[in-house]
Amino acid sequence: MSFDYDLFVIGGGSGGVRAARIASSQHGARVGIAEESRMGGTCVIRGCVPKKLMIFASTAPAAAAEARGYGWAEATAGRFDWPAFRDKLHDELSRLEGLYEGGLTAAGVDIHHARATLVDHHTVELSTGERFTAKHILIAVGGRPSLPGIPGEELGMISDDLFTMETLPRRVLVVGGGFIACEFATILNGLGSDTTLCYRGDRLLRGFDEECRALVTHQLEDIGVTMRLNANPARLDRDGDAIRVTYEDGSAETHDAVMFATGRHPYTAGLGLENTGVKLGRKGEIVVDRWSQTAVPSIFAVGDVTDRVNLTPVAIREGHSFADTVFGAQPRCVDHDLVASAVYVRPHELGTIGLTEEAAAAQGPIEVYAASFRPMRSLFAGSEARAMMKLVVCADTRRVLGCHLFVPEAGEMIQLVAVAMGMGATKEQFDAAMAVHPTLAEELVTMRTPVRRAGGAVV
Ligand SMILES: Cc1cc2nc3c(=O)[nH]c(=O)nc-3n(C[C@H](O)[C@H](O)[C@H](O)COP(=O)(O)OP(=O)(O)OC[C@H]3O[C@@H](n4cnc5c(N)ncnc54)[C@H](O)[C@@H]3O)c2cc1C
Ligand SMILES: NC(=O)c1ccc[n+]([C@@H]2O[C@H](COP(=O)([O-])OP(=O)(O)OC[C@H]3O[C@@H](n4cnc5c(N)ncnc54)[C@H](O)[C@@H]3O)[C@@H](O)[C@H]2O)c1
Repeated sequence: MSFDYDLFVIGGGSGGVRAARIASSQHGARVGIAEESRMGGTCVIRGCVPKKLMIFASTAPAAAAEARGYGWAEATAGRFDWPAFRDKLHDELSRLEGLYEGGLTAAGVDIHHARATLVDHHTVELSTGERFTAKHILIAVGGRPSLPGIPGEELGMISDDLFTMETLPRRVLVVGGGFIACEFATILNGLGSDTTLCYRGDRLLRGFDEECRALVTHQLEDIGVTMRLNANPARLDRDGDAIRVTYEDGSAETHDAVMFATGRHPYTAGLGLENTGVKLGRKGEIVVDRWSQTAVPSIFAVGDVTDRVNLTPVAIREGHSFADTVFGAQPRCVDHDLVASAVYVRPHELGTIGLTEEAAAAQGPIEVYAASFRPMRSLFAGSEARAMMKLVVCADTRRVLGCHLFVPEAGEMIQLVAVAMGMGATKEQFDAAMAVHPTLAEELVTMRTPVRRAGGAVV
């Protein structure tokens, strides 16, 4: 049977673009890609990139405060011009979008600006009415924000909306306690909005190392975010130009804007999957094997739509591995076990890789090496903010099982720890590295005595 394409990719985000480019340019496949919105997907247009630029923008007042602590008596961040920043941000996103489109075109990929749905195991239909057949189809449609399902929730914003606001809200409520809630509360606070974060649990960032969760929760409070823990909105109502938020406990408050950061779900609705034998999991995610292959041999899926590890570099690696495996005769599958990530909060970031102390202790005997201190730089400037570095070590094999950093630029630091841990480094190999002095990172190779032992027989 002959097909229009060797590969048709649905979704021009992190995973889809990489797979299309590699399959075409490196393995000679005839590739088409459909994108219903803007090329680059969540990361480039509505996620990592604009978020990180807004994090940078939001650090100016803290940088000015630090400068005052170093003798720059008049230092001030001045007035923040949101429309000017926002317009510049969107120029940059358009530039990146153009680079993504250009990269695909240069790789020989046919770009279709349309929504695609599945007709059968080898056929897609575009919103333009065109149909294409392909030997293989890759679903890389990503995820969408989930709303809590409360009355009046349509009055609230999602993370996409933050990048296009007309004006900055004077008072804003962020709902949720995950990556997005923490990062956007940091941003809004830094840009000058009176920010409240409400979370239904008692500590933010469920699933992270418990000590780090406590530190992030306190830190957000310390930078001036009003924290409402064990609180959940029950309804939103319009109150003039503002929004009245009524909580489940009956209390109420008024904000100019409410942002929901209550998780994301795989974007599988309306994709025509019922026309195929592709299986979905409990959250609507596409079920794939370790080769990213669905229950239908000709259909593969990568990225957030598979709800494995929902991060850009993971989606990219999955897309690349798929292309190498199916079109390059170089079978590769992605190891999801040791993935580093960072939460971009202020003044310290959280960088993490491997097992939390709690998870490691549940598996066997461990030693915990940790240092908690006030970093020289911020301490001198008059800040009381504490940093923390933790290595979780297997007592038997001596391998470092987890590393959790709550320090400035932790995202940069955890990347390098990921190299060592990926090579199976032991605590003694960390110790053998000569320290770079004076740095924060030197703590990673100078923690000599465990602060506690846990797991196994000790517990
Ligand atoms: C606010 C925010 C901040 C984030 N920050 C980070 C971060 O700092 N670091 C990090 O690693 N990750 C971050 N992420 C997560 C990261 O963005 C995602 O993991 C990543 O983008 C997933 O890539 P993907 O290819 O699976 O999907 P996406 O990038 O979502 O791409 C899917 C694409 O498919 C298109 N599409 C969907 N359905 C169809 C269809 N039927 N036809 C045609 N096109 C379709 C969509 O328009 C979209 O462009 C963040 C996410 C958000 C929301
Ligand atoms: N720095 C980064 O790498 C980064 C940044 C942003 C997003 N991401 C990725 O995007 C994913 C999505 O982020 P997220 O923050 O939306 O999701 P999340 O799963 O991290 O957090 C969702 C939060 O919403 C809360 N919640 C869920 N349903 C609720 C309800 N009905 N009422 C009240 N609260 C509710 C949860 O308790 C949780 O705290 C992350 O898991 C991550 O993979 C990564």
